[in-house]
Amino acid sequence: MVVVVSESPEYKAIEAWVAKGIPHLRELLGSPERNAELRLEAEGMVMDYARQRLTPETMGLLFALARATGVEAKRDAMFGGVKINETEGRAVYHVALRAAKGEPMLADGVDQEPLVQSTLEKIATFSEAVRSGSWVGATGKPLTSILAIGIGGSYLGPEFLYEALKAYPKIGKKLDLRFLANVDPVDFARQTVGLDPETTLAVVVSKSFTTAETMMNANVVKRWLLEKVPEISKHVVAVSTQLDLTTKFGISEANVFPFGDYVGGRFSVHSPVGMLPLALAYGYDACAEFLAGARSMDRHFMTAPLESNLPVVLGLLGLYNSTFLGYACKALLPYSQALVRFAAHVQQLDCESNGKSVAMDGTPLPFETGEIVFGEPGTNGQHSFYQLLHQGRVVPCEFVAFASSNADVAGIKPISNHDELMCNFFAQPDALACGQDDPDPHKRFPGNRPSLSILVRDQVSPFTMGQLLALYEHRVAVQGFVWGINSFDQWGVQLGKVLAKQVAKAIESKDTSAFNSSTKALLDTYLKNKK
Ligand SMILES: O=P(O)(O)OC[C@H]1O[C@H](O)[C@H](O)[C@@H](O)[C@@H]1O
Repeated sequence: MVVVVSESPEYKAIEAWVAKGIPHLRELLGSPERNAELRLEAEGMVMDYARQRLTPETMGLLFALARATGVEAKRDAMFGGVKINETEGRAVYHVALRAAKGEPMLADGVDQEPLVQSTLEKIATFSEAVRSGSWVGATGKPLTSILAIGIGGSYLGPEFLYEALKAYPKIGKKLDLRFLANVDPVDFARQTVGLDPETTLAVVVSKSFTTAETMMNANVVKRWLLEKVPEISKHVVAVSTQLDLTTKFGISEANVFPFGDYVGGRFSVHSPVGMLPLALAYGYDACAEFLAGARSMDRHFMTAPLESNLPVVLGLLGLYNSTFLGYACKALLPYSQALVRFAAHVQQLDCESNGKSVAMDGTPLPFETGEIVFGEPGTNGQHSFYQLLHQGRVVPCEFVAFASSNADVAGIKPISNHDELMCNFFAQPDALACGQDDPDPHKRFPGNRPSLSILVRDQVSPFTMGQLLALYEHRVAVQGFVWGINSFDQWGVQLGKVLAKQVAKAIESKDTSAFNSSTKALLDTYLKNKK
């Protein structure tokens, strides 16, 4: 198998195809046969990629590249619990979190299913006790507010889910859930506004239980609680893989929700990291549905042929745009306010996974990997950065929408509010692709701007969210498999953390002499001015 994918004949064949020149999208879209071939229906969703700058022939070349780089074998190894995260010597086994009850999930020869299921049962029981009021705080009051403390993968996925399901009509009682992520003391001040320690449950979410921001915030919250309650055992629980550290913090094992260290932070939303806050806020049924949605997408990813495999096609399209067409960015544009934190979650998932520059064996890569991800729900984004998308830089766009709304409003116009939203979902991709000529160059739309559209037949629900997040997780993996990188480590976040510790020592000692003159001048200004 090739080490550096760009040396393979399959890669060179795609380069050669691109070099021949690609017709304008306006022209490509003129072929109904081509358009029909570039539409995929599976898992209750339609993915239309007719507005990508390619033809079915190009797709054939991309599938050949996927096969040559062993995508199927690598996927099977991931699902088999093999240690494919070679630089950290770990399995990549978040799929075990949503496997069916009773299905053996072996990693390192050990079945992970019992731990996954017993933790889910623990979440169900505990969340029900809190929600029903039978679990009371140290002063005898039921706990009505949840403060989830965590950052990165221990924050973005759970927050995405909480926001996504806020208007889901099938959820009865909703508890107040807040997220404290930033070490900025202003975040603590903002998140605790109106909270009463006597009725607050803090959930400390940290896989490693060493993350500086989370530990600092957990200690600040502990102190804040103890100002009003005599002891914290009923007010602080943890989600972590590090039982020794949670015990050291003062949380008994009974109040810890564990998971295996084969679950990477950015892939942990289906673990207790996401499930405990979700169950507390909305009830355990939402978790069960969410996991079933992910399981359904997992099965599709495992069994569908590459040509009709949603994560594979989505991954290959992103890779084509970035590696072969040279587009550095991608915009995620959900036409759904519920998905307000979708781009933020996928940004971490994607950028932390695939922002690498060496192959699995350390060989430097002669091409860029990863895509710069940003986005905003439509139609809000249209009034913000779409000017650039239409007439400025070319950014491949991914539009996501739902056939039904959680809360439609009818009767204001002949069409409903959801219809009005959807008009934009259908119009924008054609405006980008086809453009429009005009004698005034300022009013000219060049078009030829690629996008794809995902239309979910259903509405935003725990199930469809489970599918969607699993789709994007697998898409990231597929891209990494083809690029030949390790999508599952994140060494790039270490250096900044080490330097910050050196700065902390300088602030404590007020000695800034060890830094270069630029940093020293800034630090001295800080020390002189801070109040
Ligand atoms: O869950 P934790 O161990 O606290 O980690 C929280 C986050 O910290 C690190 O900076 C990693 O880059 C993230 O991938 C991780 O999700």
